[in-house]
Amino acid sequence: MSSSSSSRSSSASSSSIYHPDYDDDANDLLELNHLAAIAAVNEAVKLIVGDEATSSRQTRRTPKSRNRIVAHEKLVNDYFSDNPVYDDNDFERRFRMKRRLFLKIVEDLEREYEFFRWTHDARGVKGFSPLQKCTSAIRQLAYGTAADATDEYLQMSETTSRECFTNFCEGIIHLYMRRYLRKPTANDVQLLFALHEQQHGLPGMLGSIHCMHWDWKNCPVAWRGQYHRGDHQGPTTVLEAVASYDGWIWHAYYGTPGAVNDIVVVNQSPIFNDLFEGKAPDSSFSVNGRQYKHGYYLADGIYPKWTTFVKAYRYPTEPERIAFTERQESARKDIERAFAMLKSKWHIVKYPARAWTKKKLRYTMYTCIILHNMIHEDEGFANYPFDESWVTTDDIEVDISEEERAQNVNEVKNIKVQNNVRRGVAARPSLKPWKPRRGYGVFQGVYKRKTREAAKSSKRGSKSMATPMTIPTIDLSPFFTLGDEYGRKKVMESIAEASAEYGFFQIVNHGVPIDLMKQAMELSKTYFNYSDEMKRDCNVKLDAPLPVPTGYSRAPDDNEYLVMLAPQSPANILPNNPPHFKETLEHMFKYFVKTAQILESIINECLGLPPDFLKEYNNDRSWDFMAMIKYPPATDTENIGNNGHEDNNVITIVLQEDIGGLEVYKNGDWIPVIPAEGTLVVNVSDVIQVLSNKKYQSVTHRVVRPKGRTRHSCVFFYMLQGEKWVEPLPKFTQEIGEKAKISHSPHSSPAFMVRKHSEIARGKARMLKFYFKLRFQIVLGVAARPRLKP
Ligand SMILES: O=C(O)CCC(=O)C(=O)O
Ligand SMILES: [Fe+2]
Repeated sequence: MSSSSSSRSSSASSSSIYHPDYDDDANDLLELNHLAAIAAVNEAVKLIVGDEATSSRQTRRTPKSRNRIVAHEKLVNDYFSDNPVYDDNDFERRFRMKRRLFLKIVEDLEREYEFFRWTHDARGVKGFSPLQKCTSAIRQLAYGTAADATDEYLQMSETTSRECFTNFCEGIIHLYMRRYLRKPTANDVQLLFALHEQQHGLPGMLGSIHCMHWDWKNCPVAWRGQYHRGDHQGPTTVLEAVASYDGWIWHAYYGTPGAVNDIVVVNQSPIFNDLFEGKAPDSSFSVNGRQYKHGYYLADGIYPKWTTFVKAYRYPTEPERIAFTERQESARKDIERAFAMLKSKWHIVKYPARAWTKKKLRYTMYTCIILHNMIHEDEGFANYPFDESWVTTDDIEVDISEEERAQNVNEVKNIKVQNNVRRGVAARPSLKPWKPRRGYGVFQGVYKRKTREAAKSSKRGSKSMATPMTIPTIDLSPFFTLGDEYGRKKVMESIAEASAEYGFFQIVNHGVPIDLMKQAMELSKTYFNYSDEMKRDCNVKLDAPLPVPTGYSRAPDDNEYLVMLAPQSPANILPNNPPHFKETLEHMFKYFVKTAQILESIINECLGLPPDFLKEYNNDRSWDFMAMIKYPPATDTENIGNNGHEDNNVITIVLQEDIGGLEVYKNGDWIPVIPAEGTLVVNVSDVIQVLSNKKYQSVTHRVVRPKGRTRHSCVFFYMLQGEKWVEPLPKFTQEIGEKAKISHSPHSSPAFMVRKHSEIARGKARMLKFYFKLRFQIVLGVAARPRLKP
């Protein structure tokens, strides 16, 4: 078996394993010198006392006849076979993650590292399997046990277990740090702002910062002084971290000697380096009409008064300061909870560290944090889309002058601005009285309980108890990557959960080019700004055929629409100006159809319908339509752009402008759908709700018009041809002994835009004509099987 340093495959070894900010070469050098000195002294002592410890007699060991193959088979039989001895709950408890995630990690490590491949040794004997090696490492992290604790079970010696551990940590850091311990991207910043505004009522909040100490049992004697502080039993090392409400750890700076306080740590840490170098993503925000340049972290009293920290008032007396302090102090618990989660998952960082070197401690700590975030994402507690190809601040090289840098530093360390931010936030009218949100404060309970609850509730067929707080964003890239089965499975699970829970989700990496989306919005703005006279050229014709009048119209509420059917439709009335507008819209339309078809096939599989059932059933694309919409700004008395409604089609895809405005109704609250560049909003609509007998929901949503700004959106309605009858599929009714919850066709719902015109009666009559035929097929289950080949 090869050693850790030589085992990495060439692709893996070419890039640095460490994030530059976390590299600590100087310290390593010191450490090496230190160890070399110890070794030299030991050698000298041996020479002087004539110790025989180095003689061959003592180093030769009687080989133990361990049976690796039997151990591998037992491991597979216990956890990884089709019918394992231990169920999913046991697996999750002992491996700290779901089987699917563990298998993905094993697969990735095996692909990237020679060490994890299943090879033969020099004698031709088969070595340990990748599953054994990763299991050994995970057990050491999870239980904090000694390397030889699993010898009997895995038949693995202490030395090999250590090797597994080291290689596992290296692998995790190398493969996943870029994504799972990244600095927030521009997208993340907006999501964090929205999350914290919603959960804590604190605009501009990026997270909470704090330090955690990790006892170091085997700290070399020479270092004990600098690592030992009076309020701790023995030497410790410090982790400085930032976490958001959902427990995701956004920043981790580890390795400072325990004797120092948080101020020293923050001064050494690279947390604000990107801000100083002027390459951090824009995190400006406004509160009470005032604009601030940098988002902030909640911190406790010891932190310096910088713009980027917001602390509680020390002795608040005025009601608004009391209210703010209460809110700040309880919101700051986010980071304490994250530390608690980290320690309860990875006992290795809960118990005193036994490693001798700082490098090993660092590897361990960063591995635990990366795994923590991976598990968090895998289980749906945090949802921050990321694409490996995205440029992060680490990829950006800057060349700024000393003066510019000094100016940036001064901006961050500006006490006056810090006080203003705090005052501004404290003075917000919504801050009084303090009203905790549902679920707030029991987050940790929810965190722990959610998976079990979700498992139970899916058995009951009812809704999950946990109330997550934002519309999830789902990365569709696995559907554009050949062979990413794991990714696809995860996407499907997320879509299934979001469709059942909210009826809404957002998608990224959906295949619609971002530039095309931007261009469509820009041209649409230009078009709607034309004079009424110019726009009148494309006025809707009221005698238009189904499903909807095409062309330009202005509603009584002053909303303006430009509606089109599929590009080849003769009914389309599209403007010739601005140039390229028509072609851009036609392009968008085609892309939206493709995206909707991918989503439809995913939903088909999520619902467990026969392969291609929805594709065959909904095989007529002549009713699909797209609307470019302009909403005028809110007035003093009216800010509703589109009243609460459900869509009566199959799937709706919305591209909304960066100001947002779309809101989803859930449990008495309107949840804003936060826009982010490149993101599309998706909702499953009435047809899916009826077919699935409300397993997936067509949820009420509305558009709120912003004050002082016009809002534009582009909405694509993926339709069911109007003559098709829709009713709950037998799979969701008689086959499981449930009654149909909806008996009518969604096409008779008055909620939908197209219902405004006079075609309802005609459409209904046609629907009835086909009703008996299709209903007959559905009842017989004929329609539940694909009959036509594409
Ligand atoms: O404009 C939007 O963002 C959404 C509009 C909408 O929900 C609809 O037209 O059905
Ligand atoms: Fe809608």
